[in-house]
Amino acid sequence: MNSVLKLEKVSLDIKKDNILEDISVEMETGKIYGLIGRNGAGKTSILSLVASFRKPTKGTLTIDGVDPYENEKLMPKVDFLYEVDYSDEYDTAGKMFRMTKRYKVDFDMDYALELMEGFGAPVDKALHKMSKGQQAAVNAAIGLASGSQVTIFDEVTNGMDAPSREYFYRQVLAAKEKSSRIFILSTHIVSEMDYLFDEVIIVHHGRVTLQEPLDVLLERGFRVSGPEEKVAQFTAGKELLSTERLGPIRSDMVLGRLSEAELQEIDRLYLDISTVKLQDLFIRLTEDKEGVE
Ligand SMILES: Nc1ncnc2c1ncn2[C@@H]1O[C@H](COP(=O)(O)OP(=O)(O)OP(=O)(O)O)[C@@H](O)[C@H]1O
Repeated sequence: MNSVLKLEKVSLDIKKDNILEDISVEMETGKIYGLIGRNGAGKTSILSLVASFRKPTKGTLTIDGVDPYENEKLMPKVDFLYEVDYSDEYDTAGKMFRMTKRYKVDFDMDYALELMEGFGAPVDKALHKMSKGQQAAVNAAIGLASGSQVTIFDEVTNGMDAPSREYFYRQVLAAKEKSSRIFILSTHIVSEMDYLFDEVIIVHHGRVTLQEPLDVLLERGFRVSGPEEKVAQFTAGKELLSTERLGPIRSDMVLGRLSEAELQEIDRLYLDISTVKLQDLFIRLTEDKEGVE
């Protein structure tokens, strides 16, 4: 089933603090959304609204036009997975999966067990005895196997080693292909996950400053490389994000879109052109100085 998750002019106050202001985003089935922002930007606060842990102070949040808050039918269709303190959890992963299956009919037990095997994490060990990475694998497996309409992973790979993270990313992509779901991945470490995102949502100081398809966002900048003098000549007067040098070769990262005339100049100067990385743009777009919108 196709779904649309909409936040319209949403604000959140906690006591006297204004945590989120005027958030409007739209997400749809079949896509992975990267929710990125610096520490304290408001990512988890937005996600806690989507998961109905909190209610917006102002504005509306709907899934297919219906407010999920305290809605018994809709709430089980949203999963919010985050790093949990399992130090007092004596149940095993297997037992947690069985409990999850009871209130989530779509939970795929075989897939959950396959995932645990893929992560190399035990299903018959009490959670408090598991390592951080193994506990993270349990959360990841619950989210992936839930089959929920909206699945949120908030820094869920914390504690996982590199092969487990890589395995998780592949499974998220496979799950997206297999079924109609909305995945939201929240992180401030974007360098590893960027290729997963269909769309990127940047949160900065409690506001959503950008929602764009990844390919469109990456066109906001470019990297130009070649002999020092020629690169310097080409980028003079342009907004530079960074400059790197390797021997006689200089590589400048530039903010802005290339015009036809600039492309011709690049050809004429025999310079190399390539795309920028999301991580680099993210750093620039969340700097606290006069910047791009
Ligand atoms: N219960 C609360 N009471 C008061 N302020 C809060 C509460 N929870 C969060 N905040 C504040 O709201 C802001 C956003 O926090 P949030 O946890 O949403 O950020 P985040 O983007 O998820 O950060 P991080 O990447 O560090 O996890 C922060 O300034 C935080 O201090």
